[in-house]
Amino acid sequence: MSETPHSGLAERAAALDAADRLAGRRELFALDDGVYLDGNSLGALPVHVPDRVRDVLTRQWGELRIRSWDESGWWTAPERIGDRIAPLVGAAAGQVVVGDSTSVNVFKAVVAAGRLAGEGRDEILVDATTFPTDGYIAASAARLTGHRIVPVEPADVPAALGPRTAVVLLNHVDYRTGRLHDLPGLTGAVHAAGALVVWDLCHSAGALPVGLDEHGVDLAVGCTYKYLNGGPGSPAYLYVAERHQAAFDSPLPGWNSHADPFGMTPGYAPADGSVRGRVGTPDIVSMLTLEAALDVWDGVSVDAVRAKSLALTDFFLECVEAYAPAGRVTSVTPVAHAERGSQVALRCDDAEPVMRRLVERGVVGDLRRPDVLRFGFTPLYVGFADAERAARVLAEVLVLPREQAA
Ligand SMILES: Cc1ncc(COP(=O)(O)O)c(C=O)c1O
Ligand SMILES: Nc1ccccc1C(=O)C[C@H](N)C(=O)O
Repeated sequence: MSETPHSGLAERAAALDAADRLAGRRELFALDDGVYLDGNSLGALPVHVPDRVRDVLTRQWGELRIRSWDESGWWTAPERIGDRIAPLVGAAAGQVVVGDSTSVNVFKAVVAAGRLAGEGRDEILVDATTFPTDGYIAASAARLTGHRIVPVEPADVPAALGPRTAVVLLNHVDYRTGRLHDLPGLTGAVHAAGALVVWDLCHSAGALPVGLDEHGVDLAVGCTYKYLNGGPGSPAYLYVAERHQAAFDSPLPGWNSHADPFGMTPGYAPADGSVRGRVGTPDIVSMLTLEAALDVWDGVSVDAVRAKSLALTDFFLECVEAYAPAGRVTSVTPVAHAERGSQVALRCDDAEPVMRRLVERGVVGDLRRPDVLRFGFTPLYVGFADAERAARVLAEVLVLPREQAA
């Protein structure tokens, strides 16, 4: 590693870390001495989780066996853990249920929103920059329901709305650029047109305030393995605003969503509340892993997380500007705080070999082909010295002779 450039940035990083009231959270996570900037893809493991999962396996399953559905709270885990996530996304209790993947929840939400919108509205507007799964699922849902898909850039949604719009499916934060979309404004515009909005919160929950109730969002989905640290493939969640729950008509009305699942009657009668969003038997081991992981949020304010996230991404951009050779990378992440999520995306011609070399040097971000270097900032365990070091190592890599992509 080369010497620290004499810019004073390393000293500033140390001072910022010393003043950071979230800094103590880092020791709750299993991390090494590298810099982990990929928590926007897979959050780090909280160190207390393995013992809790061992208890789920050895005592709850191994000893209590079937009794655990009641005695260990297995059966009610989806709605109980939903209520743990709810405050992180600005929802009152009883509106969030955990289960299935984000993709499956997109399906439930889009079809149910189309049914709530009623007859005569036959268009589903889909974020043209969406994470692909949302677009694929919405297209298939539309084939089943007879809606027409209209791809639209989030900023162009107000102009594209009309009397035919049934549903608008949007990403809160763009997975590639880190752009934060205007959830209050777009939700208001969709409602003014008489339609419903479904927000995908994968890249915002646990990184910034979402305010689902405050802004009158209809439905939302999100994963739990990024900023919520639930572990690989941990179950996703579905938010259905209380005012829609009585009419929420799930396209996947499995027995777990029945008002009396153990009545095992041939006729379907939906349960009330968030339980209506359940489908089949929950994946208990993953779900209880997530439940344990959520303990790291106890006593944390999402506003404090947001303030640190913005300070970190500002500081990283400043370090990149100071250290990186001019013109080698260009940020595609908005400068304005109101338009920025919790990641920095840098466009770079030879992004693939650059990211490979960064990872070899202990700075883990990821690559979104063909030319985006993505760095996720998870305020619970990433600090300012990490940001400075990542930018410094990036600059070192960028001055090496270019290597062809593999
Ligand atoms: C915005 C967004 N939606 C959906 C997904 C994925 O959905 P699933 O949990 O079904 O894999 C991701 C990332 O994996 C994502 O970033
Ligand atoms: N679920 C995954 C499984 C394997 C590898 C990556 C993911 C991601 O989550 C990617 C992420 N959604 C992204 O924004 O790129």
